[in-house]
Amino acid sequence: MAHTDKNTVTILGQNDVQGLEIQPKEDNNTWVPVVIPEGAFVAIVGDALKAWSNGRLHSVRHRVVLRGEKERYSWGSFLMPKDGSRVQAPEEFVDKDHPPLYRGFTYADFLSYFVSTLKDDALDVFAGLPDVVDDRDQLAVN
Ligand SMILES: O=C(O)CCC(=O)C(=O)O
Ligand SMILES: [Fe+2]
Repeated sequence: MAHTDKNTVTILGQNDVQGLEIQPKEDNNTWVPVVIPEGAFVAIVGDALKAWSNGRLHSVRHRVVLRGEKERYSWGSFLMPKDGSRVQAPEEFVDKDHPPLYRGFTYADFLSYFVSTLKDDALDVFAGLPDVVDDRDQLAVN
C-alpha cells in the first residue's frame, strides 16, 4: 500500500527482486521505479524528518509492486526520534521563504495519532500550520 514512512529515516535493502516505486512530489498519478543495485540500500526520509527540516526534506510516498513470480525479500531499519523527544524545526530552517509548516510535537503523540487514524496525511492533519503565505495575502487584501 502506498504510504509515507512516519519515522525519521528508513534504510531499506532487498534481494535481487526489484519492486520499490516512488511518487514524484505533487504528482499523485505517476510512479517511478527505484532500481536498487545488488548490495546497495536506499534511505527514505519519513514524516518526522520532513517536519524536523521544516519541509526541506521531502517524505516521499512509496509502495512495492511485484511483477514477476520470484519472491522478494526486503529488510528495513526504521530510525526514529528517541523516546520523549520533541520534533521542532530549528530556527535555521525557518525564514521568509520557508515559513514554519508544522507545530512542534512529541514523536510518540504523532505516532499514536497516526495509529488511531491510519491516514496517510496524518502529519498535515496532526501538526500542519495554516499556510502563512495565504494568510499574508489575506492581510494584503483586507
Ligand atoms: O519492502 C520495501 O522495500 C518497502 C517497505 C516499506 O516501505 C516499509 O516497510 O515502510
Ligand atoms: Fe515505507
